[in-house]
Amino acid sequence: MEIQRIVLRHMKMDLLHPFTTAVGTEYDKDFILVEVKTKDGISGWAESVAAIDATYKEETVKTNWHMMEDFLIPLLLKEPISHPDEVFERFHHVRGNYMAKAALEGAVWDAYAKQQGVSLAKALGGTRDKIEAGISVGIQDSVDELLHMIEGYLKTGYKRIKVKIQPGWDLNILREIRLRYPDIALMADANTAYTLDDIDTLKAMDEFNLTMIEQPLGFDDIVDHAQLQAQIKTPICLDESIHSVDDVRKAIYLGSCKVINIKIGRVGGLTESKRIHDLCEANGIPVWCGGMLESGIGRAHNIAITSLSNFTLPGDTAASSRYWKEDIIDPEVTVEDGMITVPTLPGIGYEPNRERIDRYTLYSRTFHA
Ligand SMILES: O=C(O)CCC(=O)c1ccccc1C(=O)O
Ligand SMILES: [Mg+2]
Repeated sequence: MEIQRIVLRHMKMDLLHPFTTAVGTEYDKDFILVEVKTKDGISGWAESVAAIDATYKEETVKTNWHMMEDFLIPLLLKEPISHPDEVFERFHHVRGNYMAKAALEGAVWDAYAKQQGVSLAKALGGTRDKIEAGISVGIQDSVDELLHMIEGYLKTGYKRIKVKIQPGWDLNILREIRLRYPDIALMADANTAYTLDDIDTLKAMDEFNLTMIEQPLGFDDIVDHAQLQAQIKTPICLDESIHSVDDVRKAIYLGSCKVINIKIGRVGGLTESKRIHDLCEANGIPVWCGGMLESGIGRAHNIAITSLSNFTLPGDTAASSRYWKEDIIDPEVTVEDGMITVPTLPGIGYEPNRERIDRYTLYSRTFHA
């Protein structure tokens, strides 16, 4: 594949509802949209999950733009690519910056799948034609509001409910949810809000039969998590502290978790996501696909990777309408009976809507080979 040009767009879209976690509230979404144009006229698309600030991980929209512009795009444009797996290797000497790398690599994967005439899911080795949709519910002003939202999402058919927790918004809400819904698949995401000093609270969560607790401890920790996992029954799922297949190998060795959340952006792309998926499968560790409030383009990538066999737990991939008044793809992502149909058209399988993309673009820059 010969890349002729790469277009970066700094996008800004309003979220329908504010989203609050242990680290802050998001009202709108700034992100970088990547379009890779090949010599034979194909456009491959992806988005970076780096946010405007560094509250989730250290990468931001601006650091991504800098890394893409000054280092990653020149590497990508240097010589042709025969398979998207090569992109990870080509970026290898640039340390970290996984989200920036993943966005460029993802656009190459989409272009490659389109060139081959197959869906991205198929190009990745996916086997499912439908995936289970789960939903991540932010911290609310009151327990009543939270219960009301959960009721709505269950009516829509979502297969599992994830609630954001933090000290003071944890045992109380989990108890209320379980009183009302004793049997639903329920999990909690702490986004690093606890330490081992909170062991009593974390142990107390065992009574709620959660499918897992996500990232209770430090964003870069796998050692304390191993200590915690040895003392609680609830399976720990790692999100923030996993960036590579090597991180997963070490976490399995230490016993830091029983489940892995794969976010394509956090681990440097689809190729590394597949490697993590395979290692987890070989070790009996189920995986699921995390979300970063993506537009339809990132969402399409999440749907494609979730079609792989070891994505056995519902992820955070929800319908477009849960986030946006209008999405930037046609058709938008919909959930029916709690399921999302994996597209079979070539590439990501949804058509980017250029009119809407232009409307949400703050600025753009084109890089020529
Ligand atoms: O609906 C989604 O996209 C998932 C939302 C979510 O939980 C999340 C959103 C932004 C940053 C981190 C996380 C997380 O999984 O920790
Ligand atoms: Mg998380």
